[in-house]
Amino acid sequence: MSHLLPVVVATPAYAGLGAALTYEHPEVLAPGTLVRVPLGKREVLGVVWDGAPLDTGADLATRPITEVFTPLAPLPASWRQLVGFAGRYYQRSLGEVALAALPPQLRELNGVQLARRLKRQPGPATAHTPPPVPELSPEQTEVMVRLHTARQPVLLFGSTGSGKTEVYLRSVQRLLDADPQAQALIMVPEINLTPQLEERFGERFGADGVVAMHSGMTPPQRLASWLAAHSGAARIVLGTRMAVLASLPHLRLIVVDEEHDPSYKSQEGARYSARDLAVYLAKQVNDSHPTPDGEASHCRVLLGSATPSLESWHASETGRYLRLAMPSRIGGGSLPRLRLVDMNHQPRKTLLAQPLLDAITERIGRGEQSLLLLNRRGYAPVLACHDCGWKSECAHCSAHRVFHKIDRTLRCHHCGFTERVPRACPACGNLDIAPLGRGTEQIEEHIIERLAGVLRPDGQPAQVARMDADSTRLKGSLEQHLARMHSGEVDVLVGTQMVAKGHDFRRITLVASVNADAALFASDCRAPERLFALLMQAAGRAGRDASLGTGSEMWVQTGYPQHPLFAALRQHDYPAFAAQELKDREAAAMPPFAFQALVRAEARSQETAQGFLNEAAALATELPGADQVTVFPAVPMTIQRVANVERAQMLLESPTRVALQRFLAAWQPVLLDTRQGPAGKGLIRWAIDVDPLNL
Ligand SMILES: Nc1ncnc2c1ncn2[C@@H]1O[C@H](COP(=O)(O)OP(=O)(O)OP(=O)(O)O)[C@@H](O)[C@H]1O
Ligand SMILES: [Zn+2]
Repeated sequence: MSHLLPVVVATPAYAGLGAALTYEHPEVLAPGTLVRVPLGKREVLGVVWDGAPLDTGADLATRPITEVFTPLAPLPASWRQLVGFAGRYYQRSLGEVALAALPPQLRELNGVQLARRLKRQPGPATAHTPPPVPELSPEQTEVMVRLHTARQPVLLFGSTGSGKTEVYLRSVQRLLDADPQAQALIMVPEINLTPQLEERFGERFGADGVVAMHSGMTPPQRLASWLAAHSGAARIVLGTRMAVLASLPHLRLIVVDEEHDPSYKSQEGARYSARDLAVYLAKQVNDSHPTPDGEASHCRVLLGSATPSLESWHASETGRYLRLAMPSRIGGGSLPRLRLVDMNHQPRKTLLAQPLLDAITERIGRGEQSLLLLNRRGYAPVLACHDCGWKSECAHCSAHRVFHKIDRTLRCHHCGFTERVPRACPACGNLDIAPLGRGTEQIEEHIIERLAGVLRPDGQPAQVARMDADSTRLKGSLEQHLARMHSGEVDVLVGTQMVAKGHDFRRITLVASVNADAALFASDCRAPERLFALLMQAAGRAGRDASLGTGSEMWVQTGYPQHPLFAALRQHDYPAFAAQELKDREAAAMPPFAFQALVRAEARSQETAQGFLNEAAALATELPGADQVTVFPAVPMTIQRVANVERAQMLLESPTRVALQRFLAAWQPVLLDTRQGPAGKGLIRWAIDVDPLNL
């Protein structure tokens, strides 16, 4: 007797196949069981799914499941629900999302190889003596009490340095004590924050039960972490956004640290928001284990930030989330004082104003550190000829190539196209070609020059370091930079936003934003929110040691010192800033008061890309939900051409999420048809982005 079973396999993004394929097997297998099945001429990894198998029709013989991964427990129901939801909500195929959520190496192993891997899993935990834990501050104590009884998602609105991480640690502690199986998932926005977090959690709970999950790990490491989480051996999973898709059968706590960070939104494949999925996942876990009295088995979700996203802030205003605030810094340190430098009153082409240089010099003399922030790597964003107006455009993108002085190259940050810097202007032969604008390399060079002769308290010359995607590319170099910073070897650190987030640098007392004016007037409605968050975060790196904190300062060089954003920044007043932004958003019917999706198309010509979108839109006017969805005409993307591919996008907006979802689901087959028809000729690819962050 053989049974028909639905099995999900990797399918192309918009394959239009039914959710699952049908296979047969002598026994019934539980949903979530991992199997290998034949597909065409290949054999692939699949997951037995819920529900009845599709009727394959009499003429299509079903094929048997080749192998069942018996040593592995089935993937939990909450995982299957999460993956199913992510596929539907973000308009991707179930097979794509489900298989992408599994560690890549799992796809290559057969049952025997997998069994061998499982044997390699670490044995029982070694004894761990936890270090003495600090006594909680009154605000932390209050938060712990209220967390305990919260039933809805919690927004932990805690100033930089208020001890949010300690709250995460205590919440995990409480959970592990209360429930011998429970697992916690802690997410951070960037890979470079995971080492610090691993260290703090490892120190507190012992390294045995803690695993990391992020894209910087090797395939065997990823598989090992995944297996540890799936088997329940790992009690704590730390990771970036991908970790939300891990299989955690006993998940009872999810922390999303720096929840406002755009890195939680995936920009490829299924463009999911790990923060939003975290909230959904906790709800699934709770719905599938209804426990009237069950304190222990309730799954909590904790979103932490000093500058929450406007979406989460709004949810905490309406009561959907519970907001818990920790306004004070640990140790009573104060937040840095804002010093605005009006660049209109500085000599032309000033890189760093004299008063700022003086303040940095003073700090070096006292053995304190400074941080200079500029969100642009390289030496200068453009190289230009003053005679003929030539600029270092990329031959393949509608963007300039960035001048990197260190290796004398012009590099396109979009397609990677790199060439040696020409000796003379390629257009007119003029020898006088010069950099326009500034990047981190230039600031580093400039500050080294200006600090010549400045000495540290130990009599040594001042040390400058630079930390950005270029200087941390080599394996281990990031850790090296961080270690030099923590040990006090470095006096001035120049960096991009990667240095502004999350790090607990103890001796920084000055942070300066060199030039962020572009963000004040960007067309993207989220630009002010991001700038405010970045500056608050950056300011949060200063004065973290209360004994040094009183003199800590946040400097901002700007041509627009009157801008209201700075008034709120001066007061460290996120609520006032958020209130104003939300008012503007409401007036303009923007998220979170409206719901958006983008459809992007890429082709060799802009005409083709836009033509495809406009054609598909023309066919959509009668679709369900269409009366509540505004479809805007296709437009070129801000960076219109990348690697010789033209890019266009179309914005959809609706006052309700439901209508937008209904419309998108109905529109997907139309887009697929259009792709096959004449309007799809020459189209390279298209994709839907639900709740897009970059318009
Ligand atoms: N109750 C406490 N007693 C003593 N020290 C504490 C306490 N809570 C936290 N700390 C210390 O205070 C510092 C700041 O805490 P933490 O890093 O958790 O802040 P945070 O809110 O996560 O900051 P940020 O948002 O800037 O990353 C850390 O060095 C931490 O060890
Ligand atoms: Zn390019």
